[in-house]
Amino acid sequence: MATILDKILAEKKKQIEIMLTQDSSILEERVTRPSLFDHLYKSEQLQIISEIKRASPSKGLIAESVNPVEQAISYYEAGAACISVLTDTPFFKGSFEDLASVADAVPIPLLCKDFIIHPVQIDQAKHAGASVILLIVAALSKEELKDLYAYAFDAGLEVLVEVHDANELESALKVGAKLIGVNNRDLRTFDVDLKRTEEIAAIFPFHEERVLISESGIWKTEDAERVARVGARGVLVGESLMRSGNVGNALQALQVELGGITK
Ligand SMILES: O=P(O)(O)OC[C@@H](O)[C@@H](O)c1c[nH]c2ccccc12
Repeated sequence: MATILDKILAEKKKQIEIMLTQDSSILEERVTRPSLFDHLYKSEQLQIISEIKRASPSKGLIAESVNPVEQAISYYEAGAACISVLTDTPFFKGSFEDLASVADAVPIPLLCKDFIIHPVQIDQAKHAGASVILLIVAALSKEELKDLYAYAFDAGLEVLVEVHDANELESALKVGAKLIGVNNRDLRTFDVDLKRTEEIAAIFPFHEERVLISESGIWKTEDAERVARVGARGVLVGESLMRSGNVGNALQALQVELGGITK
């Protein structure tokens, strides 16, 4: 049976056909953003990548009519290390317009959160002002991962490589990924378990210059402490911040001290 990831990727292929007919070659001069890797690598507190997420296949509508610029400014003012903007429309109700408007509003690292399977999407992410892109190992062949990683690197972008298990971690390490995210949510079953971060942390090469980020299902201080304890330097948080009445308090509750063996 087709999983949600299969469905998303099938839809992506159709959109790429359209993207390829559009001209994104004229790049506007964008501000240079600080490096997400450097920021995470040198910080002593758990850093938050705060996501703008209107909806998702697992949760349905979360905050459909959110003003992405206002939300991004609240995240920035509350001390977020990076803003993640979902740009997938059919399943997450985001857009490249959301990304571009956030890019104009905040000076911190900006992650284009999408299912990237073709270089034209990387061009578009850069064009809209992103400084970081996501590559999901489960969505790509080894060859595609290598090529897209190199393409983004050459375009001057940072790459967050998302993994679910030991094999995928190996693929991420092989392409030279320095920012590695463990998705606590299984994209096939939607099952969320922070144990995934612990499992990957147990085999993560912390002594090399790499950063571990725990993604999804982070709601409270104890969650942040749990992943920080095993060596995560950052968390990627969407729904709990989108639903929070007070972004400042919600972010502060997650900014815990780092506890793990991180170097
Ligand atoms: O809303 P949450 O549970 O805090 O999750 C945020 C983020 O990790 C999640 O949106 C995500 C992680 N990897 C992805 C890949 C594609 C789409 C979405 C995602």
